[in-house]
This record gives sequence, structure tokens and C-alpha cells, in this order.
Amino acid sequence: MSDACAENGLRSVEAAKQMLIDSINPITETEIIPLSQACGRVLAAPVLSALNLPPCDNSAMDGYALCGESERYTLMGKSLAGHPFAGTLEPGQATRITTGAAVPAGADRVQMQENCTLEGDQLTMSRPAKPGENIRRRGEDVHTGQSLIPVGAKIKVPHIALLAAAGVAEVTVLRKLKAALLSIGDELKPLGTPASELGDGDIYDSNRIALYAALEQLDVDILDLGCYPDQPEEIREAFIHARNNADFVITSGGVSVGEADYTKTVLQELGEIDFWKLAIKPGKPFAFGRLPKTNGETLFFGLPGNPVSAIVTLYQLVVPALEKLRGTSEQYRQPPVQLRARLLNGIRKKPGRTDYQRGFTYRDGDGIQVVETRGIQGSHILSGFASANCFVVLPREGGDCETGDWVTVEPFTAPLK
Ligand SMILES: Nc1nc2c(c(=O)[nH]1)N[C@H]1C(S)=C(S)[C@@H](COP(=O)(O)OP(=O)(O)OC[C@H]3O[C@@H](n4cnc5c(N)ncnc54)[C@H](O)[C@@H]3O)O[C@H]1N2
Ligand code: MOO
Repeated sequence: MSDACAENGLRSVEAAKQMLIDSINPITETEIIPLSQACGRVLAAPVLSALNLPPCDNSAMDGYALCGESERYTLMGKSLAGHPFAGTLEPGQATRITTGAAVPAGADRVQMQENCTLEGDQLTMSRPAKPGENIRRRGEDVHTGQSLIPVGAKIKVPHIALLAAAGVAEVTVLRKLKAALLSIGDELKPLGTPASELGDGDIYDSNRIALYAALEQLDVDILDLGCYPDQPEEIREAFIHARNNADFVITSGGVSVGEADYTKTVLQELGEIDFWKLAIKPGKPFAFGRLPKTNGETLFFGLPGNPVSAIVTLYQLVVPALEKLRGTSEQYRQPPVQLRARLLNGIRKKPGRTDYQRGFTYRDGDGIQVVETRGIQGSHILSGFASANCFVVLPREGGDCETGDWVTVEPFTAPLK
């Protein structure tokens, strides 16, 4: 059975994700930025080490650098970090040495000071040091000319530590993505409107604020265009502005089968938009398309309006798509880590859609990973979502689960964390 005609005609989450990734071409424009600001950015040009790390043989301990094996050694001086010993040790000679200090010429081992007794200039020890003991070798971490991190890597704190240790002050990265964010709906009111002034059926435009926060965590520049009433002219203007000033547009709502959905009509005038029905719960309706412009195209992600559905589809589908768009290589585009956990409560589920229930997972007193679902699992229920720390991922074709069953959980990572 092909995915498109799978049971009830819904597209699987995996197939939808793959289609997004396959149809997106990464941006190519780069910029040079200080290393200290590079966390989260994608490396665009190779960085080769200009030196060995460590740059010289140095001590792993505070203690004594020794030449050869001997009953006792004569102390000849000291080698401190930044102040190496100038001479060469002969057999039976030693210097004081501190952690990180250069191992003097002639020394072939270091004894930690806890094992040593110094009387005058005579050094004895409670046990012999082995050849090479406590010496960190020149170039054992990185050698001169070595590529430090691959192009396409998403730069993380350990990368920054490595590049800084190699003296790299600036890096060439792909530019930040630009998002345009807007909401559409007569019922939506901006934050700041007093609750007493909301009309019947009005709600706060909460999705835009949550999506803004998520996009910020994804290190995206955001053009927040605000909230528009269901007026085709205004919606058209907003989409043209969004298209011309962003790499992608995100909206929520209006992707299902409602009546006042001018969004669809306007988008179909401006570009090619597909309305998908996904085998995901929550988040069945989802729109994806492209709005052509003179210098390329702008992607469009239409998330479902229900607040939990909007965030779940952002997390499961848009985040991987944005990783491709921002140029992250495949190796660095790993899906969120999944764990197995034991259910603390039963779950009702109908086969047909992969269910991303909101849950709380932790290790119990016996060290077993357990999970309980949080709150009513409706796509409008935010209180349960807010008290959750993971998704409980229930397979598409699965049914009810019982207390004690082992299930898959996906702990929240950025931008949910
Ligand atoms: N006859 C059908 N009705 C619905 C279907 C269906 O297949 N057939 N699918 C349901 C599912 S599943 C979802 S999810 C929703 C998605 O609908 P839309 O994306 O078209 O969204 P709206 O109808 O505009 O709104 C749905 C819901 O979300 C609230 N909303 C919208 N925007 C915001 C916002 N910016 N901030 C907060 N909340 C927002 C809106 O008030 C509605 O309550 O459709 C089902 N219906
Ligand atoms: O995505 Mo809809 O949220 O399944 O309600």
C-alpha cells in the first residue's frame, strides 16, 4: 500500500517530513561572524587548525617531571604553565612541574606530587612512574592542518571550545533565516486587550506569540506582521509583504475546511500551495507551498489553528524543514531522541494517526523510566501541554495502551525546551 493511498487517505508523518526535506533547497548566502556569536549557526567554510593541540608535550598533573627510572632524583628547577624549564634533564634528574606546563627536554614521565617526598633537592617517591605517565602529547587531540569541524555542522558549545582552543576568532556561517509570521481571523485579539473587552467567541491570538517564541529559540530573524481580519485585500497585502521580506512564512489556522478561509484563495493566487491531510494527532490539516518572487521563492507553512496542533506540527515537520533550509548537513539533522518508558496510566487510542500525546517522563525510585500523560488530550488543551516534558509517541496503527505497557517518549528539545 503506497503512502498516498494508505488507510483513510492520510499522509504519514514520515512521508510528509521527507517530502518537505526533499523539496527544499538550502540558502547559500554566508557571513563572517565572531566565534563567540556562532552558537547555533551552520558552518559554511572549512576551518583547518593552524597548530597542534596540545601545542607541546605537557603535564597532566601537578608534580615532578622525571628523566628515566631511578630510586631518587635531583631537583634541577621548575616548569610552570607559561614558564618552561630552559635546560635538558639527564637520567636521575627532575623538575617541579604544574598541570599544563611544558615537559622539559629529556623528561619522559611525570609523577604526581601526592606520591613524592622532597628533602632538600632530593626527590623520592612511594611508587615509580611509568614511561610516558601523566604526559599529554603534542598533537594528540588535533594536528596542524586538520579539519576542525565539517561544513554543514550546526555549531554547538563543544565546537566553540575546540575552535577557540585552535585560535579561530571568526567563522564563515550561512546567514540567519528570515521568518514572516502572521495570524488571520476575525476572532483573534492581540495580547493587551483587556479580557472584559473580548467579544463573544473572541480569543487571544496566542499561536502567534507561541510561534514567535519558538522561532526565536530556533535562532531565526522574525518579521512579526501581526494579526489580520478575514478580509481578502488585507490578507493579500500581508502575504505579498511577507513573501518579499522573508525566506518562509508561517501562519496558523485556516488550513482545514472552514468557510471564511480567504487564506486559501489568496495563497493560490500568489503561488502553489498544497493542503495536506496528515496521519498525525493533533495536527491533521497542514499546508505547504511556495510563493515565487523575482529573486527566488518564499516557502509557506500553514499550521492548523488549534493551539496544540500548531506547535506539534511546527516541532515535527517545520523544524526539520528549517534545518534543511538553513543548510545544516544531514548528519546534523537528527530527529529528537526517543526513549522507552513504562506507562503509568492507560491510554485510549484509535488506529489511523500517529498520536503525539503530551506526557511527563522521569526515572522512578527504582531507576525505571516511566511516563504519565498530562491532562485531557484535546488539541485546544494547553494546560496539559504546559505541564508536560515529552511527547508520548503512539504508532499510527496502534490502539489502546494499558498501564505498565512500554511506550516511546520523545523528551522536549528546542524549541519546546
Ligand atoms: N469538518 C472538519 N472540521 C475540522 C477538521 C476536518 O477535517 N473537518 N479538522 C479539524 C482539525 S484536526 C483541526 S486541527 C482544525 C484546524 O482548522 P484550521 O487550521 O482551519 O483552523 P481554524 O478553523 O481557523 O481554527 C481552529 C481553531 O484554532 C483557533 N485558532 C486559530 N488561530 C488561532 C490563533 N492565532 N491563536 C489561537 N487560536 C487560534 C480557532 O479559534 C479555532 O478554535 O480544524 C478542525 N475542524
Ligand atoms: O489537529 Mo486537529 O488538532 O487533530 O484537532
